[in-house]
Formats: sequence, structure tokens, C-alpha cells
Amino acid sequence: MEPNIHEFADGTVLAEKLADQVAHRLAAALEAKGAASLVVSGGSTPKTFFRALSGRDIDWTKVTVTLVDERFVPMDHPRSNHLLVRENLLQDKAAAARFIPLYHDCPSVEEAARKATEATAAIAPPFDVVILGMGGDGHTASFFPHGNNLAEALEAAGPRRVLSMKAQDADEPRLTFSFSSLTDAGLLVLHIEGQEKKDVLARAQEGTDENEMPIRAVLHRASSPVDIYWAP
Ligand SMILES: O=C1O[C@H](COP(=O)(O)O)[C@@H](O)[C@H](O)[C@H]1O
Repeated sequence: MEPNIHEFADGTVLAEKLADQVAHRLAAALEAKGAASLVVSGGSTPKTFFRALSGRDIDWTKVTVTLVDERFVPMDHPRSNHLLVRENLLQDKAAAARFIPLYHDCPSVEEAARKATEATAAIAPPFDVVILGMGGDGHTASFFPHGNNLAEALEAAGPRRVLSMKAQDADEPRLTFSFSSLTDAGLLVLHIEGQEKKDVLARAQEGTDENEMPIRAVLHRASSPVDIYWAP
């Protein structure tokens, strides 16, 4: 299935349009089931989108928010994805949402992954909305090139769970939802910005080695259609 590409003049326009689309999908899930789930990425790209979404008028009290992936750092650490979400998304109207963290204060990242799996198991699958990002090395979620648990994380029919991930190019150990947990979402978005990432995406689309560029797994074999949102 070819991804659908949506291009915008700049990051602000993209943030508004993506916030509209996500709010619309969450509202539809609320209408149909009385509950909705939103699973977001961290990093530097989503901040403007988070701020736009936080003001959208939906019943946030029935929305569960969690992370696609997390750095194994406490929630007040500057590199924490939880901190980014707390300061930018869980504000304004979205402050009423329920947030489930992936990080747990455990002696090992492996134990934290088991706890995160337990803590998120109550979210009914499939997730309603998943927003992925992508690094310049072709990682998405914490599916890092040559990561120690990459094969397990990318299993097409693997269990829905959170795994630990260690990789040379990740600054710290990571926690990540598995490929199978993320890629059957009701709305599956890849949000990237800048020419450099567009070039990385083009390179990923041309090749097949998922160990080299794990984003290829999403582009080539996600069960849901992938909507790519891009701005310069
Ligand atoms: O480390 C991470 O990086 C990716 C991409 O982040 P960006 O800073 O290049 O936007 C992100 O999607 C992921 O959630 C995060 O943990």
C-alpha cells in the first residue's frame, strides 16, 4: 500500500491541519465507543502540533494518551518524551486527558518495559490514532538501526507490548511499542519536517533493508494506510 503524502507550506499550517484531522478521528472514536486512544511520538518535531491539538474541543476526559516510545530517563529529565507531552500537549483543553507513561523507575530498562506493557494493556486495541516521527538515521518509534531488540520489535505478528531497545546511536536505553501494536491504528501518521528528512524518506522508500532503516517496516508493511505529513 502506497503512503498518502500531505505537504504543507510550513510547520504551523501542518500543525493546524494535523490537529484538525486527529481531533476529528478522536471525536469519531468517542462517538462510536465512548473512549479514544492517542499514541504520540517525542523528539523535537511534534511541539507545534501538540500545542495546536491541546486546544481542540473534544471530550478529553475520555481520551487516553500514551507514547509511541520513551527514553529511559525520569519524567523531569530534559530528554524525556513524557516531559515534552506534559508541557505541550497535556495543556489547555487536553489537560483533562488520561496519560499513561512508558517510563517506570526500575533498576533495568527491561523491567520498565514489562511494567509499561502491563500499564498500557488496558487500552483497547487497535489504537485510534498513532503519530510516528522519524530520525535522520531512519529510525521510527525506538526502532533503531541495528538495535538489540529490533528483530523482535519489528515482528509482523509479534505480541502487542512495550520492548526495551539499546542501540549505539540512541543516547540512552529506550522503551518502545512493538510494530504490531502501532501499525494497525485507525489513523497512522508519519509526521516529518525539513528537506533532510524528505531525502531520508526517499532513500527509505527505495530500499528494503529494515535493519539499516527501520522506517521501511512501516512504509512497506504496515497494515493500516500511512499518511505522511510533511512541511519544509
Ligand atoms: O528519539 C526520538 O526521535 C524521533 C525523531 O525525533 P525528532 O527530534 O527528529 O523529531 C521521535 O519520533 C521519537 O519519538 C523520539 O524518541
